Amino acid sequence: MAQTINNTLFDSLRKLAPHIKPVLPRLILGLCSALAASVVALLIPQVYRVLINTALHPGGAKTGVWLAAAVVLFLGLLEVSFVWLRRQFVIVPATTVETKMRTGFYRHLQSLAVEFHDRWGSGQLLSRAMSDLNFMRRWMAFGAIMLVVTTLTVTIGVSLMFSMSWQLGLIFLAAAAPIVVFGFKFRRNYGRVSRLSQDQAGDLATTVEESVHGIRVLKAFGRSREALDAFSVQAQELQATEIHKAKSLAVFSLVVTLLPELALGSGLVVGILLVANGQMDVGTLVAFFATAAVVAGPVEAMGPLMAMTLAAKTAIDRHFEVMDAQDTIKDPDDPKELANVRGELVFHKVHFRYPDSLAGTPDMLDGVDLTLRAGETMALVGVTGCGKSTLLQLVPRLFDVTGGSITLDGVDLRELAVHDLRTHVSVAFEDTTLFSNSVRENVLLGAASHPGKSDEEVLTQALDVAQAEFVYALPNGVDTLIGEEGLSLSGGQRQRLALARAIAAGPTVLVLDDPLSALDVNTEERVEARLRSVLQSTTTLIVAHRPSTVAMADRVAVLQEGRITAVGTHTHLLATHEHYRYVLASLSEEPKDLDSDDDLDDAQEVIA
Ligand SMILES: Nc1ncnc2c1ncn2[C@@H]1O[C@H](COP(=O)(O)OP(=O)(O)OP(=O)(O)O)[C@@H](O)[C@H]1O
Repeated sequence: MAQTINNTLFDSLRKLAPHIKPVLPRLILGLCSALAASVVALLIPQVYRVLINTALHPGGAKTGVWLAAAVVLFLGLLEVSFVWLRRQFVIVPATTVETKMRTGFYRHLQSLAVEFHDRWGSGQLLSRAMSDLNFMRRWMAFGAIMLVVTTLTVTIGVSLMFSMSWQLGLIFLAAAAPIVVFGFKFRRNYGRVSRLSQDQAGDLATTVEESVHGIRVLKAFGRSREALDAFSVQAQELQATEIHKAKSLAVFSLVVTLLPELALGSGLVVGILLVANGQMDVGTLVAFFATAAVVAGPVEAMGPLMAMTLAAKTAIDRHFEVMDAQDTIKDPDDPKELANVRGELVFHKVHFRYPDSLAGTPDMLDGVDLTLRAGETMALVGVTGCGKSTLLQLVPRLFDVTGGSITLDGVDLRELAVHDLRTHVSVAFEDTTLFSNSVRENVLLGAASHPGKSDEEVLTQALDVAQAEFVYALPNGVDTLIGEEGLSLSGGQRQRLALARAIAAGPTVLVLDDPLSALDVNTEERVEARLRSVLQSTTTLIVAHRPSTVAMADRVAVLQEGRITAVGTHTHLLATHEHYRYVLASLSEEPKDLDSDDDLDDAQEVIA
């Protein structure tokens, strides 16, 4: 998700300021320590000057030499102490800011709507959460402080050099003018390349993440070679950008190193002439060049420090691009509360279109009217791609309607606090996601406290309804680690755990997106039998791809071209609705023994 950022370094720092403010005193102490170390380093040449002009002069006192050595030793120790102090002052604040910003970033990601996550590559978010903030911390603890110290050291050093000899000082300063001009050019170019490289690194991370996630598909289709080729191209593009970046830094470093050296070379000639003409003493000449040597270090460090600052600016910009993204699913200013929620769910002329829908195309949902009575189980059927999952996602407000409204017990979903709504509504999707946690933690993920029931009872009941007793046979039972870093489960096992998770949440409204698609016929029947008892008190909207799922429902709604074109019992719709017959006949399931349910017998007839 490369973006062009035209703001200045100052704009970026202003955004960072509130995060730095609490730790500013310690950072300033760190800065003062670093500055003190530099000032001490600049004092050492002055000791040489005095030493050469007094003790080393013919007839000078020998004790002066020892005294000078002791002072130099003392100043050296002082410098080292200040460097150590700088580190002590900045380590904790810099890591504190990093941790707080990273936590804030994660919190913000959690709150952002699904629409945002649909648009952003996971690698881009990962690199912003990890490497960008890591880089920013290093810059804060070292780069920023050293840039200020370096600038001040050079300023103080050059002033001292001028005070010793304005002629030599001028020569040294003459070298600075091209550096400033070159520095501006470098800043523009390096800032752009640095942004490109950080974005490319994010894209590369997305590719790694996707191919690791989809490793089975790549292997099964024998596409590992192609995936590697595509990855290599991306990696080479990043390499080219990195080389470009390093070359431009190398040229800048060459200029900032070479020009002062040239100035010093010419200065030496002029200095010797000045001494020969008696316009300068030897001690001052030595002190001048010793000061120049101290100043040369910071001057040479300017290039890398500037590069680090520009890369940090990019990292800050990238961080705030995400942090500035507005959450489109918001709590109302004055949320309503549902005291005794019954679970009547009504869709009033609901319209919905995805943000990236092409202009001129009709809405995905084009005026859906549907009423689910409290405690009713409604199956939703329609041809593939007609928008069933889309409709379901509107209930827990993963997306908001773009027209019309959905009400729960007469209250618009947007008038409820999002958290409250999601405690009333629970979901299980066909594509199940389990986390790298124990079975217990996965199932109890959304479980609020159930009056009169312990977590253990809720867990046992949910696993029982979802027919997920297989977990008791896992190595550590319900405490077995599953998910990406744990035990691999079959598709059907994963679906049953996802279903158990939805049931354990004890919702008033249960939204199930074809939650049994991966189950074998016998298991599905058992799950359905248990579900029927649970669903009695829960309003359920269930996408059905199999006649047996339809059989669980009290009524069936047909979604056709963005609208609900019929609602009724399975038998009634079979008799009256041509599109329903067409959809049901195209459902994938083989007929099976559907117990004593008449509706299911009807379904069998249709399939047969
Ligand atoms: N996040 C999204 N952004 C943009 N378009 C989407 C998004 N999700 C789904 N769509 C599009 O919306 C349409 C309806 O998708 P949806 O998943 O709701 O259909 P469905 O009826 O549930 O299909 P199926 O029965 O195959 O599961 C599809 O054309 C799909 O490409």
